[in-house]
Amino acid sequence: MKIAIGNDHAGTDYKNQIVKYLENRDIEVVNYGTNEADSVDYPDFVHPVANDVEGEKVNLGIIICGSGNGAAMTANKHQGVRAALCWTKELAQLAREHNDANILSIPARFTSLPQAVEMVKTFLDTPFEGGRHQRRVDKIACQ
Ligand SMILES: O=C(CO)[C@H](O)[C@H](O)[C@H](O)COP(=O)(O)O
Repeated sequence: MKIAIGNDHAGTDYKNQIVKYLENRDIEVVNYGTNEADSVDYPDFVHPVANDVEGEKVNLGIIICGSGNGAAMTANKHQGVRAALCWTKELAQLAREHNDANILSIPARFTSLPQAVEMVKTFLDTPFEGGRHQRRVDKIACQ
């Protein structure tokens, strides 16, 4: 499995811990995020993640900013990207089961680090249910 990850300054600490978690699971990580605490603009670090997901260069993406909103909005501009803003494990589970989300957007300033890692674990380990949800996911694209 290969995961692309991107973050702004609000997400650097969480990113570092999440990368450790992924590497402990022998998952290959492409780190597009800033590694610093200096203020940056989240789209610059999110578009590369969404490009990789869109181009199927990675299996899934993880993006982290302060609220998770700006990152999710940026990623969802890309064709075929379904980025889900999640702040609980249950939301991460539903994002995979019902929405076949391919990017997890984490609001670093509004969820704890253990909860963020738990969401990543859930996101990676939960399959899409298909069935009625496939029909709905197919209808997300603009007609
Ligand atoms: O939450 C965000 C936008 O949706 C971004 O994550 C930024 O982290 C946030 O806007 C940064 O705010 P700051 O006051 O410049 O640190």
